[in-house]
Amino acid sequence: MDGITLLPREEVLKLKLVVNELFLSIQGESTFAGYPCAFIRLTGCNLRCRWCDTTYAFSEGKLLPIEAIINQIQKFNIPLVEVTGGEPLLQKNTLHLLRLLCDLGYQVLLETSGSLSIRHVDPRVHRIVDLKCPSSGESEKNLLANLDWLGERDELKFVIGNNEDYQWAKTKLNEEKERLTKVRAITFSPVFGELEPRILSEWILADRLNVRLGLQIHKYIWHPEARGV
Ligand SMILES: C[S@@+](CC[C@H](N)C(=O)[O-])C[C@H]1O[C@@H](n2cnc3c(N)ncnc32)[C@H](O)[C@@H]1O
Ligand SMILES: Nc1nc2[nH]cc(C(=O)O)c2c(=O)[nH]1
Ligand code: SF4
Ligand SMILES: [Mg+2]
Repeated sequence: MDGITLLPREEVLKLKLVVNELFLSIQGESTFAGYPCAFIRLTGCNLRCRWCDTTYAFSEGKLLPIEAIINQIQKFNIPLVEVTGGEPLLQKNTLHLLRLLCDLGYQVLLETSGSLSIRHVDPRVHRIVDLKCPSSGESEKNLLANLDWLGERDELKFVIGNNEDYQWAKTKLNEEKERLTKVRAITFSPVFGELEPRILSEWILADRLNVRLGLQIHKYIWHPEARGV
């Protein structure tokens, strides 16, 4: 992904993005879990993770000007915003949206698959980057160069479906430990409904692994398949 040309705000507001949903919820993931958060879910994804819980965002969406997105986010009237998807970095205008949200004073989170470069994402954004484990079927698409760009505001997430994924993730952490010294958190999150949180917790404890167990808490608050939460 090339860097963006810095455009004046009035031009950025006219740029368009295909948006799947805009909603207010309790942040369910990352070290920001538990806080009220506004969500911008963008449409389209370049991956097809076997266990994806958001397949509806692969194609459903509406082309909106960034101005309309910002107007709705402002109506939610809270300081935390997350841009997610689908894969948000698939749309080139997302970089402009992220920069404008930061300029407007929001605390901005980005959920991204790790298959596209985070290099040109505004450094004020907290980047929450997946490394896809083998059971996703997409671990070949991991762009390991992204690990060079992870800093203290960023988080790395492994979604664990089985013990093979767990061992793979442990090996990756060991192989890449030099590049992960600064990251804010490393999260191991169980594939919802496939791997019991208790089992993953016991693996982590047995290995005294210095990682954060992540649960998608919104799926315990509302129905796990509910949209817009
Ligand atoms: C829906 S994805 C959208 C952002 C981006 N495409 C990505 O994969 O990071 C948001 C997060 O939900 C996680 N996720 C998706 N389906 C899941 C599931 N069934 N169980 C646990 N986490 C899941 C993804 O791994 C990712 O960390
Ligand atoms: N409440 C809530 N928190 C989330 N954190 C990351 C999400 C995502 O789908 O990227 C998500 C989501 O879908 N809902
Ligand atoms: S990259 Fe994210 S949105 Fe795309 S299939 Fe995987 S989990 Fe779903
Ligand atoms: Mg989700």
